[in-house]
Amino acid sequence: VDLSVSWLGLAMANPLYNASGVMCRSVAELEQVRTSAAAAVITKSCTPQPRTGNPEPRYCATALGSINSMGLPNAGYPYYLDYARSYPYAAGKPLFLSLSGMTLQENLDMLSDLAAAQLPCLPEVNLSCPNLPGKPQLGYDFQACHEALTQMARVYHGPFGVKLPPYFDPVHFARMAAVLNAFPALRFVTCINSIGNGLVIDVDRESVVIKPKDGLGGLGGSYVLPTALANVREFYRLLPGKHVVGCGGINSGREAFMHILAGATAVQIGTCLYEEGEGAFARILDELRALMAHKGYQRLDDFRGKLKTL
Ligand SMILES: C=Cc1c(C(=O)O)[nH]c(=O)[nH]c1=O
Repeated sequence: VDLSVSWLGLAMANPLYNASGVMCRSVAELEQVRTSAAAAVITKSCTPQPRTGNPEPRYCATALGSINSMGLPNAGYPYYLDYARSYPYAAGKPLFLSLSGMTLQENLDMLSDLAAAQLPCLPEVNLSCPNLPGKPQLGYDFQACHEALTQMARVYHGPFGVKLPPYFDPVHFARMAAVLNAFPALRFVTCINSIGNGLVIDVDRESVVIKPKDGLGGLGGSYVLPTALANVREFYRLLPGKHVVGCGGINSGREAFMHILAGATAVQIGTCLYEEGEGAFARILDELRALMAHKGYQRLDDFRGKLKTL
């Protein structure tokens, strides 16, 4: 069984890497991912300046997934650019840089600086952080997205991608696809970011479980799997020539298989990685390999995007 993926001029030994935000804020964490069975690495979404983020508790896991309102804590763009400068690209694991400026100008500043650095890493621009009080998710404002992408494409001419929020309406899928298809340099979309502003309640304490936003936070894990799969499949259909990276609810080889069947080129692990640690990558790969062998698939292309309808 061959789990390899080749896309964007990159060669990955397998389709798995971390979701931005998990095990990727410090160099120590990034190195944990890079030296694991993961085939790529992505950094925590960054802003030009370091941020401490929201007050704790700001993450909580349940039997069904997770809720978080981290508030974009990160070491600042220069820190991750520095990591990207010394990253061992020759070892064959691509590096993605997640950018999440608080304003369009911040994204433009980081992108133009990254362009000037001429590094092999690829930007994933976050259009979907749900946890910045007072800031709506850019990904839900189609006009603003078009304007932002127009300006980003002016300052950054290389291949790039965007991290999308989940959409829940066919008209929204179509509207966002129309925006994204206007940008040839936009080579991939990562679906999905957490489902924004859920509320987890602890019955014993009769309380919310995270402090920010009176308990509202982005949902991840099993809670979001069907929504993640829908977004992967819809954008796989609607964005010809672009890649979809699947993210959301992958706990085993089965969910990784589902995401690839729905059309994902590669898949990111978030909540499961946070809860289990980097051993999750090898476990999920073993499970995916066994599932493929059982089904008689030699490589990912044998089933990628071949979800049957009734
Ligand atoms: C970049 C901020 C994000 C955060 C955060 O730092 O609160 N949490 C998410 O689930 N998704 C995000 O995109």
